[in-house]
Amino acid sequence: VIRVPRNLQKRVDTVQQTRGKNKISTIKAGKLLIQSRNPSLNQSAGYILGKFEQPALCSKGWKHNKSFGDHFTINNVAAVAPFVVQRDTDQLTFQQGLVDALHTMDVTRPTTVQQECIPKVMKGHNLLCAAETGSGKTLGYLLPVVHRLQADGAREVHDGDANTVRAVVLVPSRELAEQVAAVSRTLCAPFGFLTRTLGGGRGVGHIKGVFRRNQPDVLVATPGALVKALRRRCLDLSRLNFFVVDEADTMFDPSFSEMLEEILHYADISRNPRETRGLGHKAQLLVVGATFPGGVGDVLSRVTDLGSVVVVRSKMLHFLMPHVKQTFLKVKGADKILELHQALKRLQQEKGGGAVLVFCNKSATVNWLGYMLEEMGVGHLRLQGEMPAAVRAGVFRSFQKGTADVLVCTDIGSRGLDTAAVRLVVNYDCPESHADYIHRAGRVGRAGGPADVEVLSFVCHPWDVELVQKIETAARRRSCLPGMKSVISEPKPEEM
Ligand SMILES: Nc1ncnc2c1ncn2[C@@H]1O[C@H](COP(=O)(O)OP(=O)(O)OP(=O)(O)O)[C@@H](O)[C@H]1O
Repeated sequence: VIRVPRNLQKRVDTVQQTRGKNKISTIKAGKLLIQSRNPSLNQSAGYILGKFEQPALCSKGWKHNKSFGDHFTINNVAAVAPFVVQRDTDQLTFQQGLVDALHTMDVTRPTTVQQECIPKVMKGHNLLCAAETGSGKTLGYLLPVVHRLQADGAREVHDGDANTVRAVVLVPSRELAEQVAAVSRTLCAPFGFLTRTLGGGRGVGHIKGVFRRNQPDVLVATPGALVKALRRRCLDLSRLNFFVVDEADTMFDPSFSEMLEEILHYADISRNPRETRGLGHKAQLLVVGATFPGGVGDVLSRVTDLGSVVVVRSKMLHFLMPHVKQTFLKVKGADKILELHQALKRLQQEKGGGAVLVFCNKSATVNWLGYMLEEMGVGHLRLQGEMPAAVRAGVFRSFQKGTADVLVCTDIGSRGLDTAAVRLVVNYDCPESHADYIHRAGRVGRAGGPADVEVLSFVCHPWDVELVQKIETAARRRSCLPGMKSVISEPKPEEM
């Protein structure tokens, strides 16, 4: 018989009881991260899944027809966006003119992305910035660009050569070009620098007109139009200071990447910060995006030394936004229009209205849905890539000005457009990829935008379900969306 001393036995009992208690207390009651129609599938915001634990998914049976009507919500568990700086940290130093311009834009404190990027650009590094949607990347590159142009002296490059510009920002759409140019004009105004846009679809006469008189200091262009301008020798990039590629995932996509490479070969990209200063200087390359496809490194390695590219990657890149409520609804195709109407009504009743973006996968759906909304008496605007340039021009601007509360669009409206007033994003058609979901959802929850915003996605087809399951798994695991983890480190630009 082995006797256990009474004291030791007591300690063993106490430890067992305490361990048992600890185990139970890891599941905290309170706010729910996942709220399901079936309460047994709810997940508390305080519950952390074990590494090898398989989450039970609300969307598990959604390929089956019986699941129509089912729904679940990923709740907003953070009050503010991860890129908002809460404490007063070291302020960035700019010329007074820039500080005043920022005040007119209600910008008083940099976001985390701006804090990281701006000093690196000012030091002359080539930069690859990968940060979540709405985190203020545009100011992150425009501020140091204008600061440097000012420091180098007004219009110095135009003295001898009529065709040169000092900074080029390349963006995938005309709407985005107008938007970036508007920010650039605000920043450039105190120094008298000129910003112009160069967009496609308007013929050679328009392109020549952009460069006829008063060369711009900052040119915001779409790739097709810029290639035409370069081939016709309307402008010369040999004395460029900055070459910015915004919305990198679209620009490095195979549909654009050949054009991009051709354009980059017209510019002389620096291989180290020293080359960006003085006579015969080379251009600094800034590549910016919220999602990054593979192949970025391939193209970059052909125009610069990858080792010279500093990588800024935000912590929450490719994660679901913790401050935005995201609901998924399994619904029959024929019922989507009714659900949309309900959602618009709810927004009006519960929050007093607000701007809404409705995303469709095809231009034809945008047109059809537009007619249906018209029949229902819902005022709206439409934006899709197959519209004639003249009809498309200004649609997004008038939505931003508040001409109509609802904009029905294709993914053309999902990349980069600043929709600060939008309170609800509806994925009328489920997006085709993770990247599309991130960009569409990223139209809400932006820096300086309203809190209490929402994304509503209609899930209709069996092939939509896989994407939803991956999004739900990522939310439950609090991990980034699968398949997007390593894309910006392949092949590796080294951090400096
Ligand atoms: N420091 C700041 N403080 C407050 N608001 C800011 C700040 N920086 C930018 N903003 C505002 O945040 C909004 C989003 O900025 P921006 O469009 O640059 O985001 P982004 O990171 O480029 O997003 P996307 O990936 O969708 O293109 C804009 O309305 C901008 O004016």
